[in-house]
Amino acid sequence: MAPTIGDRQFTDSSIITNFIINRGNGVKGLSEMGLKALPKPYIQPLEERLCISKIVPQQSIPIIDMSHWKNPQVASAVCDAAEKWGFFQIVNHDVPVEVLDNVKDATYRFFDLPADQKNKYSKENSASNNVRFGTSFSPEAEKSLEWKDYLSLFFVSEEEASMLWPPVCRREQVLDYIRRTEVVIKKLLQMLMEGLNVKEIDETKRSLLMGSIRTNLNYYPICPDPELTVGVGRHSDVSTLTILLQDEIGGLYVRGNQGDGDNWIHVPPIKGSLVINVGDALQILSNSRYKSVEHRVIANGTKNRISVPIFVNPKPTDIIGPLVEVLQNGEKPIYKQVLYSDYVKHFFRKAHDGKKTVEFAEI
Ligand SMILES: COc1cc(/C=C/C(=O)SCCNC(=O)CCNC(=O)[C@H](O)C(C)(C)COP(=O)(O)OP(=O)(O)OC[C@H]2O[C@@H](n3cnc4c(N)ncnc43)[C@H](O)[C@@H]2OP(=O)(O)O)ccc1O
Ligand SMILES: O=C(O)CCC(=O)C(=O)O
Ligand SMILES: [Fe+2]
Repeated sequence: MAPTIGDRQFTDSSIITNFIINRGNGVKGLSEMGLKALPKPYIQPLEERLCISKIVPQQSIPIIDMSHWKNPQVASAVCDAAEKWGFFQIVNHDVPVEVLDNVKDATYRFFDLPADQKNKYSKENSASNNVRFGTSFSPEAEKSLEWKDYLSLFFVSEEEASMLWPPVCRREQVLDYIRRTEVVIKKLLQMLMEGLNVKEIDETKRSLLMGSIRTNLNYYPICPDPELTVGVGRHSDVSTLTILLQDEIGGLYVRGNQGDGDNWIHVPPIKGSLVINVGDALQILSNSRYKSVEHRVIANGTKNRISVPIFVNPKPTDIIGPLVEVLQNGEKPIYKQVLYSDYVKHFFRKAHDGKKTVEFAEI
């Protein structure tokens, strides 16, 4: 029998929408009802589920030791990974484990709030567009929902964060994570720009590369039938770089670069590491030298999972296109000049659809 809320059965999607989206219970609220079956709106079409035969267990994305980051071999490993994989993990990056643990605690604290408290930050109720609690990715546009809740925090200033971000997620600890990570971001961007023959990151380039920061706190609750759904569907990020902190549960998969490319590689959790990936904005700026690669998250049947990506982006008002340094040897531009906020709006307006977003910027 289908699970119920009150005397209503959980079969019809308007009840789901009301309970999960409008009343702020999220998919966490659904999970905590102890459902025995996955509600229909979460059942993904077969082609969007991750079939075990497509997982390549013997492969791994590069793991780069940042302790001697000034060593040219580190820069070469970073540029190589950005070209070939679009994804890598870094260890010995100088962001203390306590800072990482604190932001994980802050994430749990927020998602442990009662629904009505979290719902104060929903799209309809939030005091600002810069703070948003939501579920799935783009529920209005999706045919099947994704098994994830999130809190999205667009960083404008420390003052605004102190005023608007939920106090319970310990603003100072989230801000500390951003501050400490920024140092690593700058090092990585410097290496990646040198690899493109960009000698100096001036103010214009700084804005294009790291003009805005968005942090998401992601919560993937226990799922009654993980094989039928997804935590996050196939997508590439629209950032320049994403820095992702994941917990010890696992479940993130990256599209591999072998054969026809229909193979997926698990990103194993490594205590203290950060996962780095190239986003669409850097793919566009580098005229496809660096690749934003599709990734997805599977749901888990026995454990709750959290992750905390920091999306490092151009400023919304920046125009992005291939950098002049990349084209100076006569290379043909693959992308036109686009307003970054138009690009992001295009991404959010539709369901996850793999690498299709970048077509918006293609010539
Ligand atoms: C949620 O699950 C996700 C998320 C992701 C994210 C991956 C990334 O790479 S995020 C990095 C995106 N870049 C930036 O945020 C920096 C630049 N920012 C901007 O350009 C603007 O701030 C803006 C994001 C375009 C919003 O501008 P604004 O003028 O406020 O526009 P709106 O009309 O309010 O919003 C447009 C459209 O987007 C939806 N939206 C806005 N913010 C979010 C958000 N944080 N999460 C989800 N959706 C958002 C908003 O609802 C509007 O849609 P409508 O349908 O209502 O028109 C990767 C994977 C995931 O699973
Ligand atoms: O949770 C994860 O491991 C990845 C999440 C993700 O891809 C995203 O938020 O863009
Ligand atoms: Fe992502």
